[in-house]
Amino acid sequence: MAMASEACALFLSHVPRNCSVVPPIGVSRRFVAASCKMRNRKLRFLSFSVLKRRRQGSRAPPCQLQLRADKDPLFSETDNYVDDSKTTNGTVSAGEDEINEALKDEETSEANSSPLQDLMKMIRNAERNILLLNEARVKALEEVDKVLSEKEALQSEIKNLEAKLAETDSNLKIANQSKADIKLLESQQQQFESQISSLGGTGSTITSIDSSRFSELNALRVENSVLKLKVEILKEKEKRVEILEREKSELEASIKGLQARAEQTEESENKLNEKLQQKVKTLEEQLRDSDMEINALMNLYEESVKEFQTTLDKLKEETEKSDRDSKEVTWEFWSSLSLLVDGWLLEKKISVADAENLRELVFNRDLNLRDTYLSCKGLSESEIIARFLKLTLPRDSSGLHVVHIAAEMAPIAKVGGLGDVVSGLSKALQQKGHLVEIILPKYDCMDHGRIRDLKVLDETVESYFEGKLFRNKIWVGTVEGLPVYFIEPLHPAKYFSRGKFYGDGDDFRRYMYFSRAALELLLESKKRPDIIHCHDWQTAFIAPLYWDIFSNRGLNSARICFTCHNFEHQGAAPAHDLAPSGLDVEHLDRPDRLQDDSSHGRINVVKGAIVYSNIVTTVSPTYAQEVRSPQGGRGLHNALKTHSRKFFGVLNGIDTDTWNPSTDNFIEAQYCYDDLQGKLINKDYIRKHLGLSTSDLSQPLVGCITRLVPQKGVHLIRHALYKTLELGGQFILLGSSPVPHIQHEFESIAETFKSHADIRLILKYDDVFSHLIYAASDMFIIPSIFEPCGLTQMIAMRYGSIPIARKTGGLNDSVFDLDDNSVPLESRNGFTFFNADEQSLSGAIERAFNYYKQKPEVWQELTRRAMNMDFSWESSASQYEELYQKSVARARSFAQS
Ligand SMILES: Nc1ncnc2c1ncn2[C@@H]1O[C@H](COP(=O)(O)OP(=O)(O)O)[C@@H](O)[C@H]1O
Repeated sequence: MAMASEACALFLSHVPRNCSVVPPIGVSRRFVAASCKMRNRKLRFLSFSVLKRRRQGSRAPPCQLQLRADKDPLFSETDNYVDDSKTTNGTVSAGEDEINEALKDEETSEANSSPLQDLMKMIRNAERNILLLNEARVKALEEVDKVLSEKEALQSEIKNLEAKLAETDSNLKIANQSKADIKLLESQQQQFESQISSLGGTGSTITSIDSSRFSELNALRVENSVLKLKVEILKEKEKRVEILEREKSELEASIKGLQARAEQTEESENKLNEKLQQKVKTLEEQLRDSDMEINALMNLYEESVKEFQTTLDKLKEETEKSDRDSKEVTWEFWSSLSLLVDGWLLEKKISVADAENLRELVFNRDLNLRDTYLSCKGLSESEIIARFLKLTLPRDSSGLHVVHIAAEMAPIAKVGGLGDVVSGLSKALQQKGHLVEIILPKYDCMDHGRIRDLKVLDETVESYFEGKLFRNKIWVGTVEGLPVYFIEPLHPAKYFSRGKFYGDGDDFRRYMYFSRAALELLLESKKRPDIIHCHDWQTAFIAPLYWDIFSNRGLNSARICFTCHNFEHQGAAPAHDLAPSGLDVEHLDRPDRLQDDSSHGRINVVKGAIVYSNIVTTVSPTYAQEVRSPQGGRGLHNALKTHSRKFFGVLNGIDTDTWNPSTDNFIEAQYCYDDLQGKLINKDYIRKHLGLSTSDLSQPLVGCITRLVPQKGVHLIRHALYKTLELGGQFILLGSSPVPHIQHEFESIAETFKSHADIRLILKYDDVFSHLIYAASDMFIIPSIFEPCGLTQMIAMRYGSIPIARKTGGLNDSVFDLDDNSVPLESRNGFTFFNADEQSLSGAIERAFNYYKQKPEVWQELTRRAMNMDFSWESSASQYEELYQKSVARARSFAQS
């Protein structure tokens, strides 16, 4: 209990007033709240719901202190508040009661949180040690200061004395000189005196001394008295010399004493210094030790924080997954039931009528059916069927039954945008309440790991080809919650077991076979779809096959929708190549049917789909206009003009679940438009990962992900690479080419730059890596010569990578230039250029670089705007829904009349 209280005090001492907090690990919110009251502190807790909401957009560890400004609107909305108005009048004992109550909670949780409390205790001890060590260090330094100032005083005293000594020495010298003078004068005096006395001894004859001798004598006397005076003075001086000598010896003695003292002081100072150094050393060692201890503790703490974070992340992920699963389970569940019913029918375990009734229940997601199924656990198949059949009642449904027949589906069999569209549109339609199914070839090279509950049905389905019947294995499974049928032809050519999706010389035959087998499956399983939606030339055979053969055999409930994703590929072949499908070549090889408009004697299956379908779409409004010209339509412009009333351009969307930077598990750090920190982490990560220079995080990174085919403007892509280098940016290309000379050209560029600090070319298809490039790049190059829709610009924008795109096709419908004043500002999301030449591309790249480098705030705004653009399937799926419904309604009213 005491430990928790200390931990809380320590925690509170670190938290500024008026801040919002998450309590430290092992300390309950209630306890912190009570402690706040005790300390008259005003604290706010960051509620877990808010924490969770914030965590969705950031990677800040939720167990660290979360300090937020009070003005944060999220706080006022949901946070718990410790109201200090209640505590100001409250007594301490009232606060203690609350603490005791909180401590009871604490005690109960102590067993769970003791390692954390130990950790807190260890950190506290370490902090106390540091404090003590610092105090000792300060004291020691003060002592050293004192001794040093004493030493300075002594040294100045010694200096004074030495000056005095020098003065005395010079005085002594003068005195000694005076002494010598005295002695000389004394000897002169004696000399004079003896002269005088010798003169005085002859008195009787004095009178005889002439006046000149007297005056000489007088002069001598005067001189004598002067000398006496001088002697006196000198004697006086001698006395002074003696005094001085005494003084000198005294001074010398005191100097010696001082010197001895100084030596002593120096010695003791040295000793003290040594001691101090020793002490400092010990202190430093102790400090180092405690630093190490603290570091170890911090590491431990960080590790436990990380562990906690991981657990939390896992929990979050699991919660999200279970949320997703529960959503998916719904789809998964109904898809599985649908497959179960179809399996029973194909295995002839139920009648066609029963299958239709059951399908109706599945279609309407009948709760009775669900509950019956859930209660059937452990029952035999025949018992389950019996229970199901009890539920069969005819029902009405407003939803549509849509079957997509395609060559690709993301993520299991994707080569380009077609795969994305099939799954994205199907998911969106499913979510709108329609029954959506997909039929795909069973490729040996598809990503089987992403198919749930894949199983083969007991029965095979036969299909006609080249005058014979071939059996087909039918596999069923769910992909992203969608029911999918996979056709595996038991044909000796092993059509879909080639280790690749496309590129064998017999692609025309393979997909013709598949189109017919798909319709055989629908016929055999007695399905009655409202819409059969086929895509691109690979399944364009469906339209003539349906109306010329299958509608006469009973598969006649559907309207055919054909979407051309790219008019460059039209499935043109010599007319007789169509014969194996069972279609009447002669009947179809006519200008108003399948005959190719550019070369007679050849048929064109895309033209056939335009003629035979009820709805024809392409993937963007601009492309729908472009293909009405001879060049854009690659010779199909007339057919499109003839059938223009059923021809529409619907802009594709992207699967916003798959392409979502805030949930994407393939990227290094997740992020969202209002917190772009993660984007920088991804940038740094990819540069390290690819061995590019990481010295300047603000160096712009340009990405490009594409099939390297002429349509994509390969020469402009190459130019963009060199231009980026010239402008001081970095460039990453992910792409591969089915065209050998283009592949070779890019291989040699890749080789040239293989160790370059700013350029990297990855010449392969890599879905996972593509996510990282979208997330890491600042700009994205799409210089297509033509682009039916293009998905990469939409994905790039969703990840905050600004597109630099040529104004063509779908790019023209989705990228709007930042400098284009004719477009509302809120729609401007990139940089565009019109002419497909290097100069125009350079201009766009230069403008992008200028904004990036010189107007970072405009760039930030642009990034956020691009990330907020709605490229979801929602509106596109609604357009398809409307087209389907209108077509179905027309057919019904026609049938009734
Ligand atoms: N080398 C590659 N590795 C991974 N994904 C790629 C590669 N090349 C293209 N893609 C993906 O294929 C799709 C391309 O779609 P789109 O822009 O419509 O072009 P297209 O369908 O003409 O190839 C995008 O999802 C893009 O990320």
